[in-house]
Amino acid sequence: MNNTILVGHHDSKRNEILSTALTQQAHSANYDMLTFPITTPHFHSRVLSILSSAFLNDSTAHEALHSSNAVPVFVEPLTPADTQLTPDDSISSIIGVTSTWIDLGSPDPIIADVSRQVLKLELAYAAFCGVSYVIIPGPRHDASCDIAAYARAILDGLSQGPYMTLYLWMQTHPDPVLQREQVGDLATFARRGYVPAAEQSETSKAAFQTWQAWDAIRYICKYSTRLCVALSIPGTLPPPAVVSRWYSEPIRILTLDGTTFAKNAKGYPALSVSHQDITFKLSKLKTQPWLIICDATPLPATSTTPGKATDANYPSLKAAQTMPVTAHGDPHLDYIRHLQNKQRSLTLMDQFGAGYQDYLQAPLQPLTVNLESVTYEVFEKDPIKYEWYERAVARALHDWIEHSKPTSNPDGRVVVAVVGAGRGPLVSRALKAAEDVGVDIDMWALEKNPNAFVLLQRHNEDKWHNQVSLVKSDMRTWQGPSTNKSLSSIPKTYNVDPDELEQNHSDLTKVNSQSSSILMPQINRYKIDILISELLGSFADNELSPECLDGVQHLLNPIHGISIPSSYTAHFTPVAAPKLHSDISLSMVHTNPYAAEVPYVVMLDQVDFLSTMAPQSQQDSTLLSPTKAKSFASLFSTSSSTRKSSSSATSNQTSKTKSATPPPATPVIHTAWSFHHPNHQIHSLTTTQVPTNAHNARYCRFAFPITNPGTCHGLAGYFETVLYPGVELSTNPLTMEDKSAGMISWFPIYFPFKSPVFLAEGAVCEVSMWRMTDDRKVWYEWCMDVFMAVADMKIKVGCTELHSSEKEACLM
Ligand SMILES: C[S@@+](CC[C@H](N)C(=O)[O-])C[C@H]1O[C@@H](n2cnc3c(N)ncnc32)[C@H](O)[C@@H]1O
Repeated sequence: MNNTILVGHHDSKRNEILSTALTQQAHSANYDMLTFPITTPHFHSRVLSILSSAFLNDSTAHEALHSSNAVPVFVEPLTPADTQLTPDDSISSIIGVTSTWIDLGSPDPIIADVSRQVLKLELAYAAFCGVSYVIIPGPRHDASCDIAAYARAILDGLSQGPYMTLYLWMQTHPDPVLQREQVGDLATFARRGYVPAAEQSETSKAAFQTWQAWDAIRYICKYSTRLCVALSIPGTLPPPAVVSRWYSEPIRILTLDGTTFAKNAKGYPALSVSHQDITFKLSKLKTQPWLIICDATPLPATSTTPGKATDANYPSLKAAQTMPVTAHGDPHLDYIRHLQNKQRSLTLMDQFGAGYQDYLQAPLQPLTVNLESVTYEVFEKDPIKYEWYERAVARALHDWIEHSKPTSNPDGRVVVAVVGAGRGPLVSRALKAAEDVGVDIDMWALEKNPNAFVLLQRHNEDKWHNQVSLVKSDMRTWQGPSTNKSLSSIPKTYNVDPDELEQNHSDLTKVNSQSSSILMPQINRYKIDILISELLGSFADNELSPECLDGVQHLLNPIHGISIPSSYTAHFTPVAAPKLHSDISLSMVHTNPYAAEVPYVVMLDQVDFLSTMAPQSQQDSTLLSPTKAKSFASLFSTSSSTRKSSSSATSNQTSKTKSATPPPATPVIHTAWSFHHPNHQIHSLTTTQVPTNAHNARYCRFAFPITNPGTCHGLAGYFETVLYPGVELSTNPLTMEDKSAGMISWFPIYFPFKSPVFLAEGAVCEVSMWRMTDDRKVWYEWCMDVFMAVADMKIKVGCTELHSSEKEACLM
């Protein structure tokens, strides 16, 4: 963890008076904050007596029974005896807690309405006092709970304090240990006529029950950024799929009940390895949640005399984050601090991506926009990409010799061109590969960015000993390498049988003369043997690599020419991404009306894969088994192979079994389409001769089985590329570890949905995706249909509209 984790103290029976002395007591005990009930037991008694007199009054009860709209019971505003809160210095160190005895989702309209009034009074008063953070107990976990009514009350609550953040206190899954009934719970007063018979819910549904409740509430609350989750980590952990789902949610507080701690050999409280893993995975989120220890150790009394509040003894929650931490003697707290110190250091990707998690960026358009030096500098930090390119060039040169291919330059050097050279890192790598393999190359570097071209010229003088022929041009209008020497000299070939030499030479002269015939008399043009480019975007072709390479392909030796990369593929899968959805729909659409219909480059962090195949070892009998999901998926005509690379997925799982937490399920990620270079469908044509770009349009439709309920906010996209056979790069989670572990150059791409789509357990969603072009520009379109199998019939149960990024298309 990068920052000191903020730890709070919660005592559900707290009955001290709220004062600066109490908050100082918490700080002296090394806590950063403490929770405090907004109202007192006096208020609870008052509400109970209002309620019982209402229930004793037959006519009121009768009226309520026959009209759910009635407001028969009125809770009078708070009195001084009803609350301890006062707007003083202690307020900035507390998190308010609303009454745990109310039942906002009660099936009994009187109980629900009284609860709603209680919540409203408490939030309004807390907001008045300046409380910034309030925890509200989540809905009850029984089938009778009216989630819509609960959510409506929370929506009302949000309007009580515009600067207040509300944390719904949710359990990861229904946990009987944590669902303790208290004396005076309003739920127990619900009249029998309103309470339906208890339903036995399937365990598979139960595992996601609390998440589904949260999902419904935040939907009604319109994904408000002031509505977050305080997640209670239970003693018995839920299945990994449930943990993974919660990870994608706005968890700002983690609560650990005293009962969740076990005792170690020396009798000190400790967490199981699985609990440690989950706690610290969650605490590595970009917005680090606070951790609250509940009902564990009482606050130790302090000898410090309360004095005037200063920044030092009453730091704000923000200031506390940067303050040094010292052990104090509260065993639970000391244990948490000890764990924190033990945390392993950040990976390179963690360091590189720090601050970028879930940050939506417009994809680069290097074809139409000239990149800044700092952008190239970021690319060049990649420890893998350039290494792999060097390897690919070395192998290509090696094979050139092995296969005795003639060189396009008559002086015998293999002609190598980097097109789109940027600041030149691939040029340096190509020169290095040639030196290592021992092959003479005729090195060309082309770049259309005039600013980057200045650096290329400088590097040529300083680093490359003027060995490189530089060209400032768009690759699509380049006429190719040239010399003012005659092309008739016999080219140098390696490993060649003298008998073949004659034939090779006549082939090459033919090839070169085709292009030289149209040129100025003194300039002789010749072909490129190895064409190197790096024009790939997060979805492979989204920075128009196919269009650019089509435009330069006519310069490639048509017989032996090699393109590095030789091919690339785009991949996608549906994801839950509530943060991205709220960022786009609540803020970005205000500055860009098309914001909900454009793809974004984003380091996906708080997202969850919705279509997964659970590894056999972790299959929970409570969840729909993959076999079942697969056989159901076979009902759908478009479903094809469910996974790109089973071998890599398996190796992924093996590497993770060492962890105490079971590995996450493997996502189903389909290959949308591919591009190959050189493209033999378009024969040696220059751009002006290519009549249309239609050959670069693509379409696909894939089925994704849904094993657990979820809400889909969009599609996550990745790419893979074969630079040269055996040398591959990948951002696809299924293959990246095997193909290019540690590569940091590309974040995934995200195709948003304007409106979230609920996917029921056992559904299959079919996604259609298009790469569109009108010969001037390229854009993407995407949509989703959701189906359920009912009596062996495929019934459509949901869909998205067709999304199109045409308005923000990439210009060719
Ligand atoms: C992603 S950058 C890669 C730069 C460099 N090769 C590297 O790997 O660090 C792509 C480069 O290609 C250049 N580029 C894109 N389209 C081009 C075109 N049609 N003609 C020439 N250069 C182009 C851009 O200006 C940019 O410098």
